[in-house]
Amino acid sequence: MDDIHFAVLGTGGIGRRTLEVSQHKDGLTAVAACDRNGVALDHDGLDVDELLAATEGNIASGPAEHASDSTPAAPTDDYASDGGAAAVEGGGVKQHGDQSGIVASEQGEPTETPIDDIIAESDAIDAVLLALPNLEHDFIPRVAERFAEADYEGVMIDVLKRSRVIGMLDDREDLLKASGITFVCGAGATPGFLTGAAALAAQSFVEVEEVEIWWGVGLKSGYEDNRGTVREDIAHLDGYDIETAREMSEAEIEALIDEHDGVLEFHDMEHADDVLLERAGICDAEDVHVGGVLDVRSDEKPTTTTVSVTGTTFDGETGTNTFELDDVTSMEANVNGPALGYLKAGVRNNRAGHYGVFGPADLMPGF
Ligand SMILES: NC(=O)c1ccc[n+]([C@@H]2O[C@H](COP(=O)([O-])OP(=O)(O)OC[C@H]3O[C@@H](n4cnc5c(N)ncnc54)[C@H](O)[C@@H]3O)[C@@H](O)[C@H]2O)c1
Repeated sequence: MDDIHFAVLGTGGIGRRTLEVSQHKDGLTAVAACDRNGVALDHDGLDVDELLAATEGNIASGPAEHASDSTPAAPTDDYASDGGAAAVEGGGVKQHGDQSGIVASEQGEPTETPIDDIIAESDAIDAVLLALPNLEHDFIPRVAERFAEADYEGVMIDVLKRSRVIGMLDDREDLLKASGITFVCGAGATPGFLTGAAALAAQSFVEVEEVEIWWGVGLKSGYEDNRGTVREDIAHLDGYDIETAREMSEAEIEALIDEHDGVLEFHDMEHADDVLLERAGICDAEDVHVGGVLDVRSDEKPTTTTVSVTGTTFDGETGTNTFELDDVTSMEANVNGPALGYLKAGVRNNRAGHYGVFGPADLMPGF
């Protein structure tokens, strides 16, 4: 495949690693990146090492003051899209030095319209990876809409987690198709990698009864860089929801983590693996169960990540195919390797004229 020029929207815990992992993949050139305060653009290719060094421990992770006031206004607004301590100035996660995020890089320019700045250059961008927060669920669909309204022709891919967002993207499918966008949704680890694994594991069966996804993540050394993800996961705990998780202060999150001795266990999570497997015709969404264990005080996974698909074969046997990740593979490896792999699959489809919304299971053998 020809060289793919791609952009990363959001250079937090995930987006930074996307840039890093892309250097180990063939044919990928990062030409644009942004966070909430800045943008870096170079169509000949960004200096990824410099950008990573400048943003190490220095992510512009906090939202503009009062995220809850960030009413989705005009679709062109880059409104704050997650929760946590108000933190553009000085409160960014693990911020050292005067400037947080991309503007700390010599390639970064401050801007109030980072996403629009990238849209303005999108004619020369083959693929856009959205590593943006997702606590305001329509944020990513609305960003997709903005690219479509600017007649972007290319690939967009997100690593979002929540089931309900897939429908919001489907609602915009006509607009995306008309523009020539191939949108790959839910293409991180779960959903994403593990959804694809489930689709593959299902191929032995003619009828799938159940898909069980059970993940383990150890985040000690990556905790500071992944607070957005941890906050989003907290919304799945009993007694919490998206609103309460978004409003929590960093101190409240720390207290909650202390109460659980650093280990949070989740059951029946709203992860889009369910709708993505259903829309690929593999099983009913209600037969997909996602849970897992997150340990923010150890890098070792608290449990092994598995995907188990139970079904019946054409000749009447009932069995369970299980896909297992090695405990040494980190969350960042399992989100970004697959995300970039799906990005490449998206580009192949886009160049073949296949536009619209695709899930990870749609890019696997059919069922
Ligand atoms: N599917 C999976 O397996 C999986 C795993 C982990 C994380 N995720 C998802 O990845 C996403 C990113 O997580 P993270 O931990 O990197 O979050 P983060 O908070 O560390 O980073 C978010 C980045 O987005 C930027 N940003 C926020 N609002 C913006 C705006 N309006 N305009 C431009 N940039 C903006 C921030 O400055 C920051 O750089 C989340 O949606 C999370 O759910 C998915």
